[in-house]
Amino acid sequence: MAEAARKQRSPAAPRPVRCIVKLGGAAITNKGKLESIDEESLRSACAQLRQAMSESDGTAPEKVRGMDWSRRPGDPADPVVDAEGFAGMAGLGLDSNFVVVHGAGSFGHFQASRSGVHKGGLHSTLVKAGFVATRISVTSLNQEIVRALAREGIPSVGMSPFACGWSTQRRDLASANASQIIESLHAGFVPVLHGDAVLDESLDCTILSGDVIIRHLAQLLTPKYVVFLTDVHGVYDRPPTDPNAVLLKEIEVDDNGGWSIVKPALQGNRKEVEISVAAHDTTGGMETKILEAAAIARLGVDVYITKVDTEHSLRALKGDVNTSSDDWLGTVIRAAK
Ligand SMILES: Nc1ncnc2c1ncn2[C@@H]1O[C@H](COP(=O)(O)OP(=O)(O)OP(=O)(O)O)[C@@H](O)[C@H]1O
Ligand SMILES: C=C(C)CCOP(=O)(O)O
Repeated sequence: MAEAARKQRSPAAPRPVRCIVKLGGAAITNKGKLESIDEESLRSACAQLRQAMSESDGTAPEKVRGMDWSRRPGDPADPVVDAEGFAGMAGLGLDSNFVVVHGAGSFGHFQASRSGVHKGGLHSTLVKAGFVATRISVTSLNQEIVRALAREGIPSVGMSPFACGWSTQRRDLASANASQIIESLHAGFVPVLHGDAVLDESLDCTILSGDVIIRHLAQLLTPKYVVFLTDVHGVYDRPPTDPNAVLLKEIEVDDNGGWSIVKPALQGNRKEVEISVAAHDTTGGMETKILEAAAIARLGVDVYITKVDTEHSLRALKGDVNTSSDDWLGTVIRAAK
């Protein structure tokens, strides 16, 4: 009985989580090509995550011991399992107290928008089929991301919000027991969650964005910092496809959730940000990200939004961002002092 009750609630986190990171769908997939992973960006993000977690001082080269021991289609031989290498290690040499959440990019959004899963209505067979198709797509991406992290020697475990029983009320999380995430962290694993199709108390079903998951986990786990990796350097005053777009380097959020641009000072003290969202995007794109990032910053947790596979993404993952220096390219969103 006591055990059952313990499992129902979300237990307190055993040690502070260092970082919650979003691997944006725009960053790790090829946006214009259905179900296509940007292998180079994904490999770089995983290698940088390993570097950020590493406990070594960087003077000696580290031997990465891969944890993906499955045979891939086309592999000529059985996978190499470095059992002796692992047995001889005192520990992994990683401060793996990170949570990874990824978006969908060219996985999932297409299936969801074609069938209208984000708008609900499971009585429709099209929506029901779309729900299934969306989950097949995002869970297959999740497995590829878990594999890529495991190849870097990161002890990653995939966790799907739907399968964990998470549900929403008009797209915002209504029920989200995090006990499995917390216990996995406690056991030394890196949970890897993803935006998902879920049941919704008002709409029947909807799409839960990775950005919303990050806000919920930040409220629960109070990490030292949160990083969003995407395909642009950060938040701009207008869509970055506009050649006159200006990168907003620092945004401050007040106690009421209002926000102001601290750096750079825009002409005429402009405050508004113009955003464009791709037609097939079912979760609000950069607009959702800014809203969720502002909610996280209100908790006193700094948020860094930056471009994947750059020196800036590595610094963000290490938490090495100083708003007073100009050599870091990205957007910092933080609580007003
Ligand atoms: N004002 C803006 N500033 C920055 N990016 C913007 C702005 N307006 C539109 N965008 C677009 O937002 C996109 C990034 O948001 P998006 O939600 O697609 O990122 P993601 O989290 O990486 O992907 P996903 O939602 O699939 O996980 C960029 O490709 C950019 O072109
Ligand atoms: C199933 C889908 C489409 C998940 C969307 O998650 P996001 O890309 O983080 O907004």
